[in-house]
Amino acid sequence: MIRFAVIGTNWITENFIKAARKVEGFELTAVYSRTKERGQLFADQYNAPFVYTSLEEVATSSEVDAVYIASPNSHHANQAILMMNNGKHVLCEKPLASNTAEVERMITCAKENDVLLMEALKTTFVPNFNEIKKHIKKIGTVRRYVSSYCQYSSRYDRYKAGEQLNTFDPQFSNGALMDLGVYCVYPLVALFGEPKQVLGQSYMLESGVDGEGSLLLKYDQMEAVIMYSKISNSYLPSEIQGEEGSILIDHMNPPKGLKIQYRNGTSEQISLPQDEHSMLYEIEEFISLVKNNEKESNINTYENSLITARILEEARMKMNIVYPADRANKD
Ligand SMILES: NC(=O)C1=CN([C@@H]2O[C@H](COP(=O)(O)OP(=O)(O)OC[C@H]3O[C@@H](n4cnc5c(N)ncnc54)[C@H](OP(=O)(O)O)[C@@H]3O)[C@@H](O)[C@H]2O)C=CC1
Ligand SMILES: O=C1CO[C@H](CO)[C@@H](O)[C@@H]1O
Repeated sequence: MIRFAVIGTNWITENFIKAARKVEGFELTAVYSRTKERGQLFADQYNAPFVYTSLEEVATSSEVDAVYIASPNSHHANQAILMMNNGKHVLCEKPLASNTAEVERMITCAKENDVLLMEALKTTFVPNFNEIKKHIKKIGTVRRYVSSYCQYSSRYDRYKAGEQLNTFDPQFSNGALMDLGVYCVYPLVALFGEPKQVLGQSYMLESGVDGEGSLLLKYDQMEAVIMYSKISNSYLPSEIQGEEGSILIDHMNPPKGLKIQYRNGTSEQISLPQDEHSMLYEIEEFISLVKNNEKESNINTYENSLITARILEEARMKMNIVYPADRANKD
């Protein structure tokens, strides 16, 4: 069994545990929370025997092999590095960190400590992403990747009513690009690698994060158009346009319905049924890597995480979205 601790007690950690319980080899042994009461409540709910309120305790615990990190983005790097320096494998939520320098430090740390580090960006692990890769040659030379993830945040009304919420706070390296745009960027990188140029613009909220934005990325023979928002919904599918046809993708998180629309007028459904607990696939990958003593995923590779971090950072710098974590790197 791989004995997990979880950091963060929000709904995404609950989803993680529900999905992980379907994966052979998963065991929840510890919950970390900043407060004992919250940690205990969470641990009781999910039958975790240990509750820690100190990160050092998690890192040095002999009861823990691996840590799932679902804390605010600005905490990912320091928490992951502390865990890895103490020999723990780390599955870390997206985006892997606040910026490229932090991602580089995390990768170096994983290599130095001979542990596994993997970004929990689930789109690239689900069966339907494999179907995209399998069928993409059918659409001929790809000319455009159009990807959209626009979802009116369940917390936006509270923000507008004056509440200070982590999800709209730059102190935590948050905002629409980091939160949702990354679901469009990472698959682009997994499919097409690093772009030659990144342009972007966004609408900034008063709190100092982007509420929505768009990126335009240039490749040698194609371009990518990416739209993301936490302040409006979009009902448009995403699409990969080729000279012979297009792959239509219903959602980026995760893709469920896929169709090829050919230029000659015919079409083909290519989607597969997927488990409703869509985090299951990334957890299967992580546990299988740990069991096989492998230190890097060949799906969410270090290179993919690094390129994604470079794109997010370059776009942010062009849009003047600067986090405290960026300034800290320059001190
Ligand atoms: N894969 C997916 O589908 C999703 C991924 N995410 C990712 O998960 C991560 C967490 O997101 P989200 O839950 O919205 O984040 P929150 O800001 O709600 O924080 C998550 C947890 O971190 C702890 N926390 C909250 N504030 C602080 C703070 N100031 N300092 C330290 N710890 C804090 C809390 O746990 P406690 O009080 O117990 O310490 C909380 O439950 C992000 O990286 C996000 O991108 C989020 C949603 C979905
Ligand atoms: O990763 C994510 C996907 O879904 C959430 C909302 O539904 C986001 O807020 C989150 O950060």
